[in-house]
Amino acid sequence: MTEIATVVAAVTERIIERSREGRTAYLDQIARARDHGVDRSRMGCGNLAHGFAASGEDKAVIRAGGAMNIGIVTAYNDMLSAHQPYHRYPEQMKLFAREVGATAQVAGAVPAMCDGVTQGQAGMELSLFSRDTIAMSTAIGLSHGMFEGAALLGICDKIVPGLLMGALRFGHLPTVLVPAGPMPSGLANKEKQRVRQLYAEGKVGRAELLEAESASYHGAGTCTFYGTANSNQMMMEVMGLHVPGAAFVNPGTRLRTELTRAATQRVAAIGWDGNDYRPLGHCVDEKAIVNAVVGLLATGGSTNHAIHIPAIARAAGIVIDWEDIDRLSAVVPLIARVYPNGSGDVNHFQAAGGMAYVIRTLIDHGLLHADILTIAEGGLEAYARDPLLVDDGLTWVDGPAEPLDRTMLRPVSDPFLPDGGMRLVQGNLGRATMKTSAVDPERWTIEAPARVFTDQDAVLEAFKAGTLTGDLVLVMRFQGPRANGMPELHKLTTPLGILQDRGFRVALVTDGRMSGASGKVPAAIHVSPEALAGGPLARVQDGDLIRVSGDRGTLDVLVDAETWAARVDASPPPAPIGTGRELFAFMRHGADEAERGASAMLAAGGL
Ligand SMILES: O=C(O)[C@H](O)[C@@H](O)[C@H](O)[C@H](O)COP(=O)(O)O
Ligand code: SF4
Repeated sequence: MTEIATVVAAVTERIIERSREGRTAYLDQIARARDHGVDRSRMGCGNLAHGFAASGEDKAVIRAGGAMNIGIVTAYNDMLSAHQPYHRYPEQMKLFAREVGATAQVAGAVPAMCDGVTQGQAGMELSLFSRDTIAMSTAIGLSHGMFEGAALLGICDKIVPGLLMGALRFGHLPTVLVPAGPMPSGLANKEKQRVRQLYAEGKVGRAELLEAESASYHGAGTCTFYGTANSNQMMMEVMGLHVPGAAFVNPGTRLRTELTRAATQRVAAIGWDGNDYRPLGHCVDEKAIVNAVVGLLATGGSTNHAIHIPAIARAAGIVIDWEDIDRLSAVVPLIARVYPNGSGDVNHFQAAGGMAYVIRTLIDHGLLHADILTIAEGGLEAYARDPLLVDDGLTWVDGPAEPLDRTMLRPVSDPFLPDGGMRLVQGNLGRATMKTSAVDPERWTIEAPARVFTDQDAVLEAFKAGTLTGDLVLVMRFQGPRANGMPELHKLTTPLGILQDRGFRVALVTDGRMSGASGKVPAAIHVSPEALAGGPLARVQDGDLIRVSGDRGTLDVLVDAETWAARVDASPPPAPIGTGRELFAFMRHGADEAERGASAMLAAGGL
């Protein structure tokens, strides 16, 4: 076993050991749910009649029992370009289910927030907690007990984590994630960012900016940068929860339709009444969770998963922490450069070899657990293959043995960077996540005076007024889950990027989050404990010298001990109200730390 594979095995073992009690309890619970839980065979006639009353041509089959009824949980809405294609999926999937003697019904819908629409707006303060709302909504749908399998329609940031967290509480059900794919490439992301910087400097007007944005986000499908949504798609491949190669095929194509058919019919083939039962709770085990982290590190995925993966893991009785991620990051090389970590987008990534190539090279070097229980036959090896249209449907062929574009993809033996670049940085300011893969190594360590803010708009105003300039560490505090719901602070990327381009040494330190699409500026994010929970960020003052170091893994304020001891916490801003934020106060009050998933739902549920 190679040295790097030894580390992956050791981290996996450490997680298995730490999770033993919780995982055993979880597996017992889903076994009980299978044997004694609510499902069609144990429901009363009245319950059943209500369940199939409006099922039309499927009524006789559902009423008779004996064939799988698939519960579809859909996150369709027109706000997310990525989810708009789901509009017709349930009708298609009912047809596909009938083709194999099964049935499908929409068990329920879940809310889905577009972080792009809410970025920089008040709605972003609901974003993180929309994940748990989605988990609870998924449970509401599946709680009808009418189903022997589930199909989850969701792609974007909080939606896949939320769907999985909810469905894992019904882990006795075989379950598939059904994606819809990325929109075709429009205006290049780097050009979009260039126009944004010109606008921020007053060099172009709103008309030009809107034109650029509209040319970038121009149609149905997932946005083409490698943010949290596309990191989700990568994770579902390395966890084996899609049909192989479903992640990055564009919507509205015949191949996409055939992949949806294959997903629907695969669920029907892995139920408990057959001889190949593959329940979700067995698929999502410690090895699958480690695969998700390895895939994230190897492809330079979204920092939001430093919060979501621990939350998903907890829903399956598994405990993973930032130390695990840091240890894996030290040995998992960066083998993909997709915007913001490079120039190309996910369509270019797919054309360069995509997930089939990534999984091939990672398995070959012992960095992925190939022996996980996947929804497809053949374990993870099946996911090093690409779907191909043939006359009577689909087949799968081996992915490329070498990258087809070495500016986008590299083998593990010749990576872009020797490590995955998502580091734990810690010191007298707390513990934080720092993504170095998108940052010039020259800027992995920044030491500069603090400029302290609690509001994004105030930062943008100071930048516009020319008073935010020079070498600086921007401290954005009271942005944690308990303060205001831990919004993404992606709007800060533009002014900080401009200061950096002007040659200043800048960094961001915050108890908030960044977008998966944030890059280039060094940032220590998710600082825990957060300022509102007594974290040291509350005591930082303008002018304090702060050192953030991805090289050394440190996060410190350089103030003498006596001065620091005399400091008192700054007063927090008032509790957020308006745009529905007051409805989420109970989630803010109960949220636990980012490292454990920042979830009031999991904390209150004793998970
Ligand atoms: O984590 C993410 O990937 C982001 O939340 C992403 O989903 C969000 O939509 C970005 O804000 C889009 O980027 P722009 O805001 O730059 O368009
Ligand atoms: S990737 Fe982000 S911006 Fe694009 S549709 Fe999904 S949530 Fe919205």
